[in-house]
Amino acid sequence: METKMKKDTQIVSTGRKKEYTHGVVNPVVQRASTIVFDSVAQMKEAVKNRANKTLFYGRRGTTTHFALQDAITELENGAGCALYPSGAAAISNAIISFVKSGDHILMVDTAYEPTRDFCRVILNNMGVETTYYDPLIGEGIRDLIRPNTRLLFLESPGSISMEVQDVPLLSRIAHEHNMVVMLDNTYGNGYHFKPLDFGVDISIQAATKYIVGHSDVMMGVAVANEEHWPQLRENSYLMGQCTSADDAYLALRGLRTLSVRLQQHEKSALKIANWLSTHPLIDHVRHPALETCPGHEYFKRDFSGSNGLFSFVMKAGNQAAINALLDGLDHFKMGYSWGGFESLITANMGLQGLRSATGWQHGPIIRIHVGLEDCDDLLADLEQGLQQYQ
Ligand SMILES: Cc1ncc(COP(=O)(O)O)c(CNNC(=O)CNC(=O)c2ccccc2[N+](=O)[O-])c1O
Repeated sequence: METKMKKDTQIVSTGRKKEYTHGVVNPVVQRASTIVFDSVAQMKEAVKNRANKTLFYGRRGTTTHFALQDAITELENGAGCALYPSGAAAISNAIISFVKSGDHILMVDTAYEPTRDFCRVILNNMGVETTYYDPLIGEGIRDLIRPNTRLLFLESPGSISMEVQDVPLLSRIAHEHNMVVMLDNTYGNGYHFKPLDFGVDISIQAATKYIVGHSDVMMGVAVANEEHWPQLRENSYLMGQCTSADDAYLALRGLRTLSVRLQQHEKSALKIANWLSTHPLIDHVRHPALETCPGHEYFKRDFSGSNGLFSFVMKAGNQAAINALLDGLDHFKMGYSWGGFESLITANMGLQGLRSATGWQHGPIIRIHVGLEDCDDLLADLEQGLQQYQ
């Protein structure tokens, strides 16, 4: 009897059915719009099974996509995985797959900024109302639920300010009110956090980040449980969502080294986070594994590890000081992303403009992604950069 394999064996073994690999290690890159059939009977069979990993038409995917879908579904312990051209597309299409005009949704206040923009513009124009909630609201979420509240959206840890949420509690309360629960799991990436194991119905990731791991593919994934998979799959298909076979291949290739990359990211980030915690210019560090991060207790309870992303809050400072810090760094580059092999840094004078339910009572916040460079080089880079922070 086959014993349940451990996570590292799973990410090496998953998505490698012979029908995908044709006898080699990796799946073939099967690029297609048109699939051709030898008989009417064969075409009818394909139509019947078009939603079940059968070659039918490019938009439904090819064996390269099927291999990635199998892998991410297994990684997230779900029933099925939908693929999208970006993380933002995964978020927007997952939400649109489950709401209609007149509905109300609850969105975590620490959501990724373009998620907030999607709610403000697209959902609002569709007649779907959004209420933002404190990521650490707990039982208080009950007070925000209305008869037409259809969906609860979480992002844990939250973008930039890194609050970790009590996912099982919020999911349980949402299900008491027949709501769909979705979570942006780009940080937990299915390896260190499996939202469906904690009551979430749909786990969404910007595969652009850690799954791909090399800053060279844009992709989103959404994994649903049995109950919600058919609706997510069919509505995302109706929205025309698909990705290239080449990108699917690169994402699956990235997945194979996810564990070893995460180990290096985590080790260096923890060393740097602990060093920053003692720096005289810094008020506190928001690394989920540190007690100074809001929701740290939920990280300890629910996550199996951390990665290279965290933030730290300065005691004081202005834009000139931030510019001097960021412009003076050699290894931490400025860029809108994270999860690749490179170190990155972004800064916000404050988060007032990005928070409507919680505000921001601190000074400037710096978010870094600690890459795979030598940690001593990264520490030295930050030390000399912080010396410019006047
Ligand atoms: C948690 C989370 N969830 C979804 C996405 C979107 O993924 P995508 O980039 O593949 O669409 C992301 C993308 N991450 N990007 C960043 O963190 C840096 N960029 C931004 O924060 C940002 C802010 C304002 C406007 C635009 C951007 N941007 O990413 O382009 C994410 O962090």
